[in-house]
Amino acid sequence: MSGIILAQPLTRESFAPFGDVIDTDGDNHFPINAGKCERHHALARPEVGGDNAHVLISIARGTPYSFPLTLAMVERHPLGSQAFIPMSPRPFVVVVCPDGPDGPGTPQAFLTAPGQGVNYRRNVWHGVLTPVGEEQDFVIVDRGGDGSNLEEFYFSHPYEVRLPEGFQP
Ligand SMILES: NC(=O)N[C@@H](O)C(=O)O
Ligand code: NI
Repeated sequence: MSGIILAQPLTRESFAPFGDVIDTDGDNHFPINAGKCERHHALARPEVGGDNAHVLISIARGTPYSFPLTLAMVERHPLGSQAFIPMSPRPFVVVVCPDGPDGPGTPQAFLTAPGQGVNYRRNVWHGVLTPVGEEQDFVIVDRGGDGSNLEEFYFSHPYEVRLPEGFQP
């Protein structure tokens, strides 16, 4: 094992180098529809590049992972961003890595608050969608178009990702 990674609470500040947190705690919100609705505006900006690039909206039905999690691989999407927005108010685990000279650097793991989503900025190393405890549906907003939009990196020694002490999935 390359080491133990303890999942930390997800915050805008801690996640800022990797992308955006999608929740209703941001400052940029205002009433619409004659006050019947509050718009939490521009939480993230989807990025798409390459030939015939366009934004896609999909739904992923994710199967939960067991913890401690063996993190053997991270991936990135060189042609576009990728957002995961949970359709039920349950936390999930987000893993990201800074880029390094020979591939991804040391992973960082976050446990979202119930209902929080994330947007991985274009070309940011991340673990695959990782639900916790039970099956969960997510809206995915990412890039469609020509070319390969997936790069995977396998660690020579997997990491072990642990949930916070006392967290009940
Ligand atoms: N491929 C896909 O839609 N999902 C992955 O990119 C992922 O980050 O889980
Ligand atoms: Ni991805």
